[in-house]
Amino acid sequence: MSHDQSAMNELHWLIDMVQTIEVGLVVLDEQYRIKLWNGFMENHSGVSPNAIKDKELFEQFPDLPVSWLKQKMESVLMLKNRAFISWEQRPYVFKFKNYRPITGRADFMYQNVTLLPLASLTGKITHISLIIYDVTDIAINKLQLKAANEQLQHLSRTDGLTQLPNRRHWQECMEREFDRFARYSDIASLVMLDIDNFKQINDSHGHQAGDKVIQHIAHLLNQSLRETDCAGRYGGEEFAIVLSRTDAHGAHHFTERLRQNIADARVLYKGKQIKVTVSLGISTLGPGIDSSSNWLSNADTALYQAKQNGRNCTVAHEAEDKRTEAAATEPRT
Ligand SMILES: Nc1nc2c(ncn2[C@@H]2O[C@H](COP(=O)(O)OP(=O)(O)OP(=O)(O)O)[C@@H](O)[C@H]2O)c(=O)[nH]1
Repeated sequence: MSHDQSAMNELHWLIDMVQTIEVGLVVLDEQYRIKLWNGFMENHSGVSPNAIKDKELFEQFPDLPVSWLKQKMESVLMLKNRAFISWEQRPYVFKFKNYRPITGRADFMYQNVTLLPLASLTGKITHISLIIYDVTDIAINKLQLKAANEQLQHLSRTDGLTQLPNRRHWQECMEREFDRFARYSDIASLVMLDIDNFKQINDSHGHQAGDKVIQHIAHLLNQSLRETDCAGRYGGEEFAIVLSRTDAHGAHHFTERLRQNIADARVLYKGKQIKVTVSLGISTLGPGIDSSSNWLSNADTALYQAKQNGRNCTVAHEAEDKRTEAAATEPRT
């Protein structure tokens, strides 16, 4: 075989490979006119190389991110450097349907794209090549893993019965709030809430009714929070709330409104109406409080005092130099 024939064969093979390879290949000139459009691009766009040759890319695909892509291509042409577009940066450049059986759930083909400067025989950069890789399988696996991790993280921080933050997560919020106080003197109040005579509710109506009561309180509590507040289920029938930027007066206003809402509502269970009340203890950050555990135990002491005072009331823990005062606010039932 002559040298010329051999070279012709190689060229033929190369053209064959370019046409059949499972990667998109596009060559554009400096005016973004399409000079090469391989089989992959034809199969996924439905446009044949003959139909698209010499046409301007952005006129043929008006959905392309014109200015963003032009900027990328201009820098490739000018700097004579390759550029890379990852699916994580932009899920796709060409919106192609996804036909893969395994990742059939993806609506479109995720793509990685390499932009390559092409030199003419004189060495001048005159064209640019786009290499499009179908990375749908990788992208979907990664996205599924990410979603599963987020779900796991959510589960590990959430109480299953109430969907409120669990004790550990709430405690992290509380400690962050205490740090803000220690560093910037940002005021905040901590509220401990406990359902009154809950054992009796369980004993008279059953454990499932008890669960429903807990969910009901969590719902009312959630409704009364501001976005910056953080409420969590602290234990069985006990809830804890951090009220950011809230002084003792504001915290008292919050607990009394919540307490009243709870006392006024009824929990419906199997045709019966269950009446529930709660007791609340408040501790507001101030000079006497030197640790988050101190803050928490002050609220706990106030809650204990509220129970002692007959339940269905709020008690605010007073500063060190004053005695813990039972600030009962409402007649008990
Ligand atoms: N249904 C239900 N009951 C729970 C749950 N967690 C704790 N309990 C019950 O809550 C009850 C709490 O009772 P106690 O600690 O005696 O308090 P209490 O009856 O609410 O009385 P006071 O707090 O003094 O008003 C216990 O019977 C626990 O079994 C839960 O998730 N669901």
